[in-house]
Amino acid sequence: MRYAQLVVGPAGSGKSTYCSTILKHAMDSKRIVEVVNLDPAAEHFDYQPLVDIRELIHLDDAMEDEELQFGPNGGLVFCMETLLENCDWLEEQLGDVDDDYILFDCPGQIELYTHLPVIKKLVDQLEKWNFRICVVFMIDSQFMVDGAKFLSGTMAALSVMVNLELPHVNILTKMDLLSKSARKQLDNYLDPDPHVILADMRNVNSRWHEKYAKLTEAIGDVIENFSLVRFYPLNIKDEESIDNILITIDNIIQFGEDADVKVRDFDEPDPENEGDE
Ligand SMILES: Nc1nc2c(ncn2[C@@H]2O[C@H](COP(=O)(O)OP(=O)(O)OP(=O)(O)O)[C@@H](O)[C@H]2O)c(=O)[nH]1
Ligand SMILES: [Mg+2]
Repeated sequence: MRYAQLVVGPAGSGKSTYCSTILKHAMDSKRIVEVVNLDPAAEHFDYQPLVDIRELIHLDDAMEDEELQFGPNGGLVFCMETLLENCDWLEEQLGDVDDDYILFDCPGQIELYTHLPVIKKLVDQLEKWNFRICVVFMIDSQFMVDGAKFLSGTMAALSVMVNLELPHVNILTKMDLLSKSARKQLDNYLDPDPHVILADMRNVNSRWHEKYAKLTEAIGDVIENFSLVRFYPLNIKDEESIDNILITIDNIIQFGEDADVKVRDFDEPDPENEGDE
C-alpha cells in the first residue's frame, strides 16, 4: 500500500505552499514525504519535487503549438490528458516503493475537479498502483467569511467530493491573514450548522436573498443531510495546526496503522524520540 494526498483547490488557494509546509513539517519529525508537481504551468514552488509534470509537458508546449492553438485553460486540460496518455511515464517516475507517502500538487483550475473526467481518471490510475488517496481541498479562508461566500465555497467542495468519490478533507488556508473579527465570524462556520448560516444571510438586506430564500434553504438542507462538509482551519505559522491537519489526514488514509512509518535514517538515533512512532 502507498499513501497519497491529492492537493486540489482554486487558483492561488495555497496548494503549493501547503505541500512545502507539510514537507518541512514531516522532515522535522524525520518522516519521509515526497511531493509530485502536477501543475504544467507552475513557475514557482519551494520544494524539490519527486516527479515534475513539466518534464513531460509544459503548458507553453501546448500553447505554442501551431496546430493546437490552445489558450491557457484549454492548454492545461490538454497537458493533463497528455499525462494520462503517458501513464507509463508517471508510473516509472513514481517508482513502486511500499509505504511511500506522496503529496500531489495539482493545478488551480477548479473545473478539473468539479466535472472534467481527467483527474478522476488519474485517481483511478493511482488506485490501481495501490495508492490510498485523500483529496485535500484547499480554500482561501478570506473567501469564506460571510454566509453567501461560505455557501458557494461549500458547493464547490461538494462538487469535488461528488466528482472524485474519494475520502475528502476541506482546508481553510491563510488563517494567519484573517483579522480577529473575521476569525470570530469564521469560527461559526468551522463546524457548520447551515441553518445558523442561513439565518445570517437572511439578515443581509438583499433582494436576491429574499427572492431565493427557499433555494438557499434547500441548499442548507443538502449540506446538512450530506453532513460531509467540514472545514479544517490551517495556520501554516502554527506547528500544532499543521500537525492536526496531518494527523487528521493520516487517520483517513489509515497511514501508520498497518504500515511501518518511514523515518529518515539518521546516524545518531535521538533517544528521546525513539519508540515514539
Ligand atoms: N500568509 C499566507 N500566505 C499564503 C498562505 N498560503 C499561500 N499563501 C500565499 O498565497 C499565494 C498563492 O499560494 P500558492 O501556494 O502558490 O497557491 P496555489 O494554490 O499553489 O496556486 P496555483 O498553483 O497558482 O493555483 C502565494 O503568494 C503564497 O505565498 C498562507 O497560509 N498564509
Ligand atoms: Mg501551485
